[in-house]
Amino acid sequence: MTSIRAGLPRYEDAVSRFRIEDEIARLDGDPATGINAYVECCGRHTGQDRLALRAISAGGELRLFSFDDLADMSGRVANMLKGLGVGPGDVVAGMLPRIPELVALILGTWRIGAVYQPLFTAFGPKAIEHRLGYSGARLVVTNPANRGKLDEIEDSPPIATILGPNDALPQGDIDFRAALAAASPDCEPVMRKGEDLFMMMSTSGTTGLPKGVPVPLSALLAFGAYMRDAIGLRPDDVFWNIADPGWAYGLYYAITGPLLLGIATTFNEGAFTAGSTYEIIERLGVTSLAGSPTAFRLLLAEGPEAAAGVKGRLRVVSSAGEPLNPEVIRWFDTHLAAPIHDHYGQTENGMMVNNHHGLAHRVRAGSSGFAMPGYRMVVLDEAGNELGPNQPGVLAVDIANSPLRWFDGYHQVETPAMAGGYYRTGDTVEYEPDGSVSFIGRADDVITSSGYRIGPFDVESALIEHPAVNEAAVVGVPDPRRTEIVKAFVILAPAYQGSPELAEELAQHVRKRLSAHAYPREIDFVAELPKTPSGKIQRFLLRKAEVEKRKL
Ligand SMILES: CC(=O)SCCNC(=O)CCNC(=O)[C@H](O)C(C)(C)COP(=O)(O)OP(=O)(O)OC[C@H]1O[C@@H](n2cnc3c(N)ncnc32)[C@H](O)[C@@H]1OP(=O)(O)O
Repeated sequence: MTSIRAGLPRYEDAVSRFRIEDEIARLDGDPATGINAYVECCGRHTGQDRLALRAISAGGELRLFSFDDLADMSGRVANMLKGLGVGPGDVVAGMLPRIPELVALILGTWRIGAVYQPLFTAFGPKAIEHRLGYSGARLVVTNPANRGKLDEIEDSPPIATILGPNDALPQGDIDFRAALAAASPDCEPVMRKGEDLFMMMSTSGTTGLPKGVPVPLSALLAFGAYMRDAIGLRPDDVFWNIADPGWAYGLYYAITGPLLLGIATTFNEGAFTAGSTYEIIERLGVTSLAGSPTAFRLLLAEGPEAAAGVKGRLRVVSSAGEPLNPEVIRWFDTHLAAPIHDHYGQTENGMMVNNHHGLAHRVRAGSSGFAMPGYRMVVLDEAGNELGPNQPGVLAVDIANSPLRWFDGYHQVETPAMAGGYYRTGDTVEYEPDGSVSFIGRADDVITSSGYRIGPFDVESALIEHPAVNEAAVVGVPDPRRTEIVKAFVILAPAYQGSPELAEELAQHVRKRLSAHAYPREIDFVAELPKTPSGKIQRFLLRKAEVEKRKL
């Protein structure tokens, strides 16, 4: 039967360049000669005067950091952590913007064999409390802009704060900069095994709160493969992935991936705007850009004149998080002279199906690409049978035949998606006879907005915390800019009347409590919600009605 890699070079040819089996043997070997993520992403690239990070501050100042600089900074972080009693396997959380200290924190955490947990800076106390709760983090590192949110959570771990020149140290906090200045830069890395964790991510589901996604060190192989084969990263590239490292695509492929290959990455601390993006591409001479379709649609919305200055500069552009519209592909070709390729992945397992820049194959508009070498991807029907071309079903990883697969189930939560020898992604696709995948949609109620994955249950629970809300149902509705936006249907408590002011108040409540990116941009006040006889809200009916309404 045709498989989802028919269009790629033979698996053996594609992977021989980095000898997967040898690498896996190394990762599973003796802990004494095992693996350390700091060594892979920094230690082995030192002493060569190699650039590791171009960091543009919120004020526009560019600072350059070599791998030696990061080795020094991360050694100090590692010694600070050791001094606090943090050891191998312990979790250290970071809630920081895109600043150099973030990379030092991550590398320093890995250096002592500890596990890094990202907390997106837009999160409110509810989202933070849940994540710190299940990870059992031993320390959280943050800055004054985010520090206040930690006062609103119960049982916060100790806090280290990175102070600006005019900031006072909150009582009880560790002064991060002072601690680093006092610490030694020398720290012997703690070697681990491939199965040991080095990141604790989180992902949103339909029915419950976000779940922890443990990431073992063996995932480094898959991250490296994505950078080489899909992004097609070359030593002469100037690489910029604009995704925030508070999420998987940013942490895996804006920090870990390029550094793993010994190639510099780029941080822009400032908020995303089309103007600043063009300015940075020109200023740094960016040749390889990665981001989400929402960001690319915002570039397009600025018009061709804004793009003219950087036309022909970008060698390759990589897109992830949402399906890429053919219109964006055509526009990038015409106005930026840049090939933009759609890549598909998840927090669980990272990127898996790509239109690879680094492997020669045909790219069909509207396709998510081919299975990455190291993965056998299949399409399953509801009974778990593998389907052939042009038959819609759930995209899944064939576990036994995917040596780069690393996701083994959620943290302390049952993982039905792993049953029967497959990991089911929850995304509905079909594949063409040439083996390329066409994305159809989510098989469940998870919302994809601006490349973020948002769990409806999470938003509903934040809404019902408000005294005006008796019941809430949350769905994703189509949106030309953000793919989907969050829409809430709310049954009010008897004493309340629906009004635009109340809708705004509820939106702001979710923004502040849960996250600035996950709030409902539309709210309808309703008298009842569609339910099954057992009382379960039928979100699909609400979504279907919204889709129909928007077609009119
Ligand atoms: C395997 C994978 O992981 S795949 C991909 C993972 N997903 C991603 O990487 C996400 C990609 N998306 C993005 O990077 C952004 O959405 C962009 C750059 C495309 C567009 O950014 P923006 O439109 O500026 O805002 P964004 O969508 O991030 O945020 C939504 C809201 O949250 C706010 N927000 C975002 N970050 C923060 C923050 N750190 N603090 C406070 N508010 C914030 C924004 O101001 C915005 O508010 P608004 O609705 O009033 O405008």
